Order: sequence, then C-alpha cells, then structure tokens
Amino acid sequence: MAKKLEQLVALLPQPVVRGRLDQTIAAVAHDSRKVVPGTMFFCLTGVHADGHDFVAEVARRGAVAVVVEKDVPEPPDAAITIIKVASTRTAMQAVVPCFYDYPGHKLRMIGVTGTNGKTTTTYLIRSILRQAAYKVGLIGTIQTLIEDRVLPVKNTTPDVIELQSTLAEMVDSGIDYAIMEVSSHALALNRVAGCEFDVGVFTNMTQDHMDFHQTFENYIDAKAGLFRSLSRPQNTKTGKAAVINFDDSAGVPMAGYSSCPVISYAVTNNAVLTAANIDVKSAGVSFDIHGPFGKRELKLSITGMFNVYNVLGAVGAALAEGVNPETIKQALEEFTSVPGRFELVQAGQPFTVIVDYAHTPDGLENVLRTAKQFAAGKILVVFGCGGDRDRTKRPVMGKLAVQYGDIVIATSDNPRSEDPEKILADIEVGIKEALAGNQAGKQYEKIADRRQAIARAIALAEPEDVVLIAGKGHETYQILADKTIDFDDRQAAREIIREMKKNG
Ligand SMILES: CC(=O)N[C@H]1[C@@H](OP(=O)(O)OP(=O)(O)OC[C@H]2O[C@@H](n3ccc(=O)[nH]c3=O)[C@H](O)[C@@H]2O)O[C@H](CO)[C@@H](O)[C@@H]1O[C@H](C)C(=O)N[C@@H](C)C(=O)N[C@H](CCC(=O)O)C(=O)O
Ligand SMILES: Nc1ncnc2c1ncn2[C@@H]1O[C@H](COP(=O)(O)OP(=O)(O)OP(=O)(O)O)[C@@H](O)[C@H]1O
Ligand SMILES: N[C@H](CCC[C@H](N)C(=O)O)C(=O)O
Ligand SMILES: [Mg+2]
Repeated sequence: MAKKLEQLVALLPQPVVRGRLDQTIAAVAHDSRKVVPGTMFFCLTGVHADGHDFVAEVARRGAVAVVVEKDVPEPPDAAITIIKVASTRTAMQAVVPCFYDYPGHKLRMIGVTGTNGKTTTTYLIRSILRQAAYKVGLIGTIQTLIEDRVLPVKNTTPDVIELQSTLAEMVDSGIDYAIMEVSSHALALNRVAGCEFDVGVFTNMTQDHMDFHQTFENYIDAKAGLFRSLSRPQNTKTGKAAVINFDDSAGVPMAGYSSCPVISYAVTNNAVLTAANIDVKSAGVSFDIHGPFGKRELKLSITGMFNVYNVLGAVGAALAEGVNPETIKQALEEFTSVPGRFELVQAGQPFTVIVDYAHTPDGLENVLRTAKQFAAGKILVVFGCGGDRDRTKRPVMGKLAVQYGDIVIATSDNPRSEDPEKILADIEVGIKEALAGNQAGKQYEKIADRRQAIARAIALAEPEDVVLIAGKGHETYQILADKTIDFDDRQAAREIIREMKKNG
C-alpha cells in the first residue's frame, strides 16, 4: 500500500510544497488520533473541529506530510512536508483512492440511494448474490460485512478513507461485489470518490435531511450524483445499469441523469418489473413479480407494501448482474429479516410488538399503514425525532402518528444536543393539528424517557393490539447531550413485558 509522496502530490492541482517529496507514505488520515508514523495527514475544517489545529500533534505522532488549505505554523524539529492546496477535502478525495490502489475499480459495485429502503434493499441484494455463489461485501447503516465478518460503522456511508480502506480489504478478501448504501450526505460531500458504480438503485425520495441540504432540489441533486456517475466518460467497467422506482415522482428525472440502460420498477405505473396480486399479512407478503423473465410467484417472510418496492429494486439489481430468476426467487423466499426493520418482539405477550427504524414521515406512514392492514385491535405508537436533525419533519410525523395510531406516546429518539422537551413540543404541534381534525377517540401522551414511554404503551396494550416502537430499529444506544447510553428498543420491550408478567 505504501506510496511515494511525489506520486500522490502529482494528483493535486497546483500544490504549493514546502519540504521533501521523496518520503514514503505508509498511511493516510484526517483524524489526528489515528496518525501513525509515515502518515500523510489531511487538515479538514469541520463543524466541531479544525484539522489545521492538530498539525503539531500529528508531527509528534510521526506524520511525514500534512495537506493544508490555510497557513499553519511549521512544527518545530520535524521534517514534515507541508502541502498547501485550495481544498483539502478535494485533495483527500483524489489521493486516498490512489493510495489504496483504486479498489473501487476492481470490485463490482452496487450503490443504493433514496430516502428510505436503502438498508433493506442492500441486504436483499446481498442475499441474492450470495445465493448465486458470489462473495459479497456490504457497507451501510447497521454494519459493514465482508462475507460474514462484521466491522462496526459510524456513518451510513463512511468517509473516503474508511470507505477506500474497507474496499481494499474486500479486494484482499477476494470479494466479488461491494453493495453499499449511498447517502445523500455522502454524495454531497463526495465520500464516494474513487468508487466506480456498476449498478445504481433509486428507492424513493421523500422529506428528510432539510437541515443539511436546505432545499428539496439540493436533496434530489445530491441523489442524482449516483446516476450521473454511472455515465462518467473515464469509467473503465462495462455492463452498467440504473434501477429506478418509477412510482416515485423523482424516478423518471433520476433515470434521465445517466445514459446507461434503465431497469424500471413500479407497482402502479408501467415499468420493466412490476408486482401484482399483492397480499400483505403480518407473517409476510406474497405477490407475483412480472419482468422480462415472465412471472414468478413470491411468498416472503418480510412484509409491508414498502418491502414489495425494496424487493423489486433488489431484483432489478440482480437481473442487471445476470442472476437467473430461479436463484433470485429462492434467495428472496429464504430471506428472513433485517435487524430493526419491522422486527417482532416476542416475549409471550398477547399483543404484537414491532420495533422499526422508521424515522422519516414516509417511513412512519408506510410502517403504520402496514400495521393497520393486519391489526385486529388498536395501534399504539411510540416514537420520537432525532435532535440536531431536520426539524421540519417533527410535526409531520406527529400528525401521521395520530392519523394512523389510536394511542400515541411521543418520546425521545436520539436528542443529541437538543432539549428533549423542545423536540416533543415540535412533534406536539402536528399531533394537535391532527386532533383538531376528525380524530375522535384518539389519545396522546408525551413521555421524554424512552424506556418509560415503551413501558406505558405496553401497559396500555390489550390483546390483539399492535405496539409500534419506531425510530431506532437496530440501534443499541441513545445519544444524549452529554453522553451516549446503552439502549435497545427490542431489549427494553422484552424486559418490560417480562417484568409485567412477573408482577401479574
Ligand atoms: C455533517 C457530517 O457529515 N459530518 C461528518 C464530518 O464531521 P465534521 O466535518 O463535523 O468533523 P469535525 O468533528 O468537525 O472534525 C473536523 C476534522 O478534525 C479532525 N479532528 C477532530 C478531532 C480531533 O481530535 N482530531 C482531529 O483530527 C476530524 O477527523 C476532521 O477531519 O466528518 C466526520 C468524519 O468523517 C463524520 O463522522 C461526520 O458525520 C457525522 C457523525 C454525522 O452525523 N453525519 C450524518 C449527518 C451523516 O452523514 N448521515 C448520513 C446518513 C443519512 C441518511 O441517509 O439517513 C451518513 O451517511 O451517515
Ligand atoms: N421502500 C420504502 N419506502 C418507504 N419506507 C420504507 C421503505 N423501506 C423501508 N421503509 C421504512 O423506513 C425504515 C428504514 O428502512 P431502511 O433502513 O431500509 O432505510 P434506509 O434508507 O437505509 O434508512 P437510513 O437513511 O436511515 O439509512 C424502515 O424501518 C421502514 O419503516
Ligand atoms: N441516518 C439517519 C438516522 C436517523 C436515526 C434516528 N434514530 C435519529 O437519530 O434521528 C440520520 O442520521 O439522520
Ligand atoms: Mg440505511
């Protein structure tokens, strides 16, 4: 992996170099805490910190070159090369894929983007490709997987250094396919520099992340980046495809961003892949999938209309890669679940408890609609909204919870630096708006403590009811202002049910 500094600097436009270029670069980093001897360090200006403040520290740790965009004092007694560029972020994106020998050009890469359904779709594609006997890697919200080996993650799409080093590890492990979730943040910040995608999947586009993108147009434009990248002139690989949801209003424009073949999917509109005879039950959904192969009947363990879409997207990606329809059907019918997505908590209670990662208006509406399709009793919803994230979705989610639920317990998600009561007040605006309409018999409570909120819902639940605990899905922590604590909705629900049973 080691490279000469000279070779890496040659990738930068108009660098101003102070120091030697014959150094050997053994590692790359933008976090001072990860610097080892021989590192080339990129000083990034972030929201919380500025990498330029760590030059002396990285020199002490043995960095041999730093890339800056501002003037920094030369560290004393250190033979460190200082390279000044216009943008350190762009410089890092040019250097890092080269440092790791362009692993994103060696693997076949499938990128999935959209507001909801990315994690689920990537897991479905993974199971199909594994059924077809490929060696598969996966990068996304829950974890990174290199075959069955689990690596922890911080972001849905990691920064360029973590991403390229993971892809390099996949190349070394003989992986055929890297399937990854490509978040809008990652596209806007070009964390995916150096990735040459072969297949891009677009799931859907609804409200989220307005804090980051400011406008819906910017949000769409970020997502479009994945499809523009499929037609980059310098691409080396062949057989590209864009797999696009044509029931989403952004689908057709999204298809227009790439010049490669499009595999469309839809349930209501015309498309290459469609679904019919859809039967949503709590135990799973069954439907007929129609495509160039004709028709196949599918009987799945995952459920909900939204999962019909995720399956169609996954099938599109698999067909693009030449997997045969029988293998696809077999993999899908053996697929059981994605952690924290419509996950049932079974602790012997006479009502249904579902933990789901719905944290957007569209996600919440979809999951509530699904629960309503089979609930014999009432629907109790426990949910909150993350702090330091899109505030405009809060009242919308409050309104939806009342429209679909019978009892709503608004609580904290990950409050982060925000006051939990203020977040609840934002949600309450939508709740009250809905209650002012025709929502007789509905009730709501605000309980900031998530465990207490779950306990309250479980205490109120009667046989045949459905308790939906939404927002945190697979998460095993809760991010508070001053600390992150262990917290798992599934475990909390199980413990509460057991305690209640013990106390009669
Ligand atoms: C807005 C955003 O994307 N922020 C990301 C960004 O943080 P930042 O720019 O604020 O970094 P910072 O903490 O200010 O630090 C600046 C620089 O100083 C360096 N530093 C810092 C401290 C130190 O002691 N030494 C040091 O060298 C840092 O390594 C960094 O290079 O760079 C960090 C390192 O790569 C990311 O982890 C961080 O993601 C944060 C955790 C985050 O929450 N991002 C979310 C919004 C996000 O990206 N979400 C999407 C998913 C969305 C979805 O689809 O649902 C995702 O892909 O995860
Ligand atoms: N295709 C879909 N359309 C709408 N909602 C969906 C869809 N698929 C899943 N959901 C809902 O959204 C939640 C999140 O699903 P998933 O984790 O697959 O999405 P994601 O795009 O990876 O989310 P994130 O952006 O947070 O990583 C699910 O728990 C479910 O409630
Ligand atoms: N990828 C999403 C996850 C949100 C999950 C939810 N539990 C929250 O913390 O808001 C985000 O970073 O906005
Ligand atoms: Mg995800």
